[in-house]
Amino acid sequence: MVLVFGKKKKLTLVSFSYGMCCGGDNRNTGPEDVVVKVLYCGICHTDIHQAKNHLGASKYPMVPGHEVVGEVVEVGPEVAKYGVGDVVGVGVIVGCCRECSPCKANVEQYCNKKIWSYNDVYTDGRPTQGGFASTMVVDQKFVVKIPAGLAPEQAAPLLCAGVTVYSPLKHFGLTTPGLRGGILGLGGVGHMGVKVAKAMGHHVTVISSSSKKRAEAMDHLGADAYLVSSDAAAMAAAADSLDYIIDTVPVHHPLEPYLALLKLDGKLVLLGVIGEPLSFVSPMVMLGRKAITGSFIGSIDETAEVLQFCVDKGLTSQIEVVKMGYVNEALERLERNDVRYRFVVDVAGSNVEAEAAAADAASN
Ligand SMILES: NC(=O)C1=CN([C@@H]2O[C@H](COP(=O)(O)OP(=O)(O)OC[C@H]3O[C@@H](n4cnc5c(N)ncnc54)[C@H](OP(=O)(O)O)[C@@H]3O)[C@@H](O)[C@H]2O)C=CC1
Ligand SMILES: O=C/C=C/c1ccc(O)c(O)c1
Ligand SMILES: [Zn+2]
Ligand SMILES: [Zn+2]
Repeated sequence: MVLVFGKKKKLTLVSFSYGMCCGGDNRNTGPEDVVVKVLYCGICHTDIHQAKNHLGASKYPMVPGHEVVGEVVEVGPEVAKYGVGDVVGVGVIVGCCRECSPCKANVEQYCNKKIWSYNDVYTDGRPTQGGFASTMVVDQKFVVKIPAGLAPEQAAPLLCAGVTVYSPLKHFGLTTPGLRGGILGLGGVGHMGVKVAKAMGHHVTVISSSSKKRAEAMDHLGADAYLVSSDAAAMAAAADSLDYIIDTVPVHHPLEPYLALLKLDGKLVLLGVIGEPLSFVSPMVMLGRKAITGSFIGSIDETAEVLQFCVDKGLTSQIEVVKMGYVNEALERLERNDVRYRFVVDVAGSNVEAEAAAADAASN
């Protein structure tokens, strides 16, 4: 059973028998492959970008989903790290060349030949399919073990959102306690940003488009300050105060109001996927030796690290667990900024046949 985006840009439930799914729809299990029965899959804003072809490269039909937690049901003969019954995670990348300099440096997410977990083509020429499906077949290199102490639905958002904030904080040397950080855009990635930065001992300011999330950001997520980006007086009062800003906004936005918040040598880390040029005037960066940079998910090693970091620090994601039949509504709610803070689909716990019929009836 898989969920596909068709031409209508709505998810349609497509039924396959289990055998078809493993033997026909998925590739046959190779020597280094792990067959994963999907338990949970988070919904990332990238799934909207991909489903709606915001970047102009979407191919349909598409099976989205890249925050996948599942149970190993079969392994190829050369798989030593995983065994049947293990709970594992799969994220955004399922292949890389293993030879280039990023691959050799274990930052395979920056490999130019990386293979995305969906909307891509695998080495066998078949389309890759993500986690909105009953099973996935994944090379063991791109599988991580979910550590004890982490519930599988809780782990799902860490496989993209969690590692996406953890990786740049580590890479840019932003792990020192006492740093002052800004999280711009309090969604799936942003709320993990608040939690991870707080756990590193930072003073965290949420910068949001409205005051709607103020109370929960301060009281539940543990943010230290909250700025509404349209409040010019509050933004001016916060000028030159932040060491970094993690920018998760998924749409075009001006950079200058946020560059102004950075201290000397402050860093603006762009994470949002925006297919239009962003602009700023050069003195905004020159006069404070500020840096505008970007970061893409994290490596497999960092994914394992952030999972353990969350266990060690007692961090959880804030999620709304939904069934498969709710997935179109969940995508619509995510797009209109109406989720606190990540939807996670209970794939294995969904009565997909019945929910497919109900979803079809509702959309007709
Ligand atoms: N670089 C990478 O490796 C990764 C990039 N991404 C990208 O990061 C971006 C954020 O992803 P994710 O956190 O899942 O998205 P969410 O939709 O969960 O969060 C985005 C947040 O941005 C703010 N926002 C401001 N304007 C808008 C708008 N017009 N529509 C929606 N949100 C708006 C909202 O916060 P508020 O209410 O506080 O203003 C919202 O909660 C996406 O572009 C995604 O593709 C995701 C994962 C990895
Ligand atoms: O959600 C994870 C993927 C992020 C992403 C980053 C950059 C890009 O061009 C994408 O298509 C996706
Ligand atoms: Zn994602
Ligand atoms: Zn490579």
